[in-house]
Amino acid sequence: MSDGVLTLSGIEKSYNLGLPGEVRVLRGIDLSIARGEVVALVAPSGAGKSTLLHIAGLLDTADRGRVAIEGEDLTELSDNRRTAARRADVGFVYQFHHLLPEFSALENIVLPQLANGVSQTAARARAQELLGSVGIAGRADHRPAALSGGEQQRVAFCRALANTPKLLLADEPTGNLDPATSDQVFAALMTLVRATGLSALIATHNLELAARMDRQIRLEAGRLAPG
Ligand SMILES: Nc1ncnc2c1ncn2[C@@H]1O[C@H](COP(=O)(O)OP(=O)(O)OP(=O)(O)O)[C@@H](O)[C@H]1O
Repeated sequence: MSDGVLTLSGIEKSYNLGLPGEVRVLRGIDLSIARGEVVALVAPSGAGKSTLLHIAGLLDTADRGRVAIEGEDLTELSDNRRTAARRADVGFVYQFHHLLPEFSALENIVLPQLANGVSQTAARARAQELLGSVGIAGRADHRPAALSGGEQQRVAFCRALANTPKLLLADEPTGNLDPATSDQVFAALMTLVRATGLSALIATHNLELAARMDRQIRLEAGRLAPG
């Protein structure tokens, strides 16, 4: 395995494996993402990008192939150890924010840190700092319903980065926003990612956003090709 932050080798995944109607979604995926590299994953709908992100982020397992983060092979871990590795190493952002509605913006960023053993005081300080870095320090006490769509996604970015992951995985992180807001929110995400030196794999249909990342790859017919 190379020493990329994320290394996928020979990843294959089918649904209904061996049954009539088997869908071969991933047919041998090799990918290495270097430290600090931001990679755009461009794929037609249904091409398997969510499946790929879930396998890379240890939310799902491949039928074949290996997943390593910072050179550590995580393929054979037990479910408990995989969950622990995911919590420590990977931040996720989705198209919809998935913030907890009964908690404030700040609390949504504090909670994953408490689950990771961080003290309440340190977690609140980090959450406030993260909110400031995406330009919404003044929204800390608002619940998600009282935030705009763009603000909700900014909070979701902060939550994903709360536990200083090694890798950020994002599935259409601005896909739910109008073009102008999408542009601003993407810029906020890139500022945050660059400031932390994080590596990221970001799925998008938006070719303008893809062009602003370090490298583009296309997922087609279960295989990756340069963008
Ligand atoms: N649990 C499942 N069981 C059976 N088939 C599945 C399952 N999950 C996904 N699929 C199929 O695998 C293929 C890839 O799905 P996936 O969600 O990874 O695509 P995607 O590229 O993320 O699509 P979109 O951009 O529309 O979200 C699709 O044909 C889908 O129907």
